[in-house]
Amino acid sequence: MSKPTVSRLASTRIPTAYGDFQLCYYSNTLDNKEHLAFVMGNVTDAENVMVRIHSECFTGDVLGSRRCDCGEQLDRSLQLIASQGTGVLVYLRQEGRGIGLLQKMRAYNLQDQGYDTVDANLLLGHGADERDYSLAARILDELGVNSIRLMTNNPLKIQALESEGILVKARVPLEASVNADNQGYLLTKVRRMDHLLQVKPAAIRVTAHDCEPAD
Ligand SMILES: Nc1nc2c(ncn2[C@@H]2O[C@H](COP(=O)(O)OP(=O)(O)OP(=O)(O)O)[C@@H](O)[C@H]2O)c(=O)[nH]1
Ligand SMILES: [Zn+2]
Repeated sequence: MSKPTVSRLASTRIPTAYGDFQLCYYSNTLDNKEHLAFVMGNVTDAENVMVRIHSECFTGDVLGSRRCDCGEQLDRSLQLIASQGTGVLVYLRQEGRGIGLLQKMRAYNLQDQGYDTVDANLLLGHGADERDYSLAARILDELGVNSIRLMTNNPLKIQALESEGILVKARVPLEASVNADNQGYLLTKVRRMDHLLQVKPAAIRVTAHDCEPAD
């Protein structure tokens, strides 16, 4: 099967609390979703670019749900990009780890009955994680990024990008604070999805440690 391709259809300046970004809108040959890149500074031909590959989470990103850490990670990654003066946040429309909002809401109801995030997905007939990172890789290629520092706790995301030809020079941990509503979700990420998180009950805060080698 041939590799999917992306085309940038528009980009526009978006001023934020962290400074000015360019929002780039892509069409692609894999699905009919609106994948986006939020870019600060000049990243063309740049090395070690700070990159966040963020999967859409309407409940966390927009509504501020405390069931997950997405909203905090989104905010923190923009802050970190701004602190470097350059960087990219790729916003992939893979809601609910690829199962969509409706199914994620059903999964939440199963979680309220005691199932964890993985088993809830499986009970609904889905894989534990149905995401694909090929479009993220093609977007980084289109932006001309040479190598990246990836803000993530998910080693599978690093592997997936590397298998798509992206040079991941370092991992920047992006740990969110733990609360009563997200503790089970975070523990499941550690126990069943190999995420590199230190989950211990703590006050509300997000920490980003120094860069670590990607492998
Ligand atoms: N199916 C399902 N998806 C969820 C659930 N909670 C959050 N998500 C989705 O999970 C995605 C974020 O993935 P995470 O596993 O939190 O983190 P990650 O992107 O793999 O790793 P990081 O780079 O460290 O953030 C978003 O698309 C969310 O909508 C859940 O309980 N069930
Ligand atoms: Zn979320």
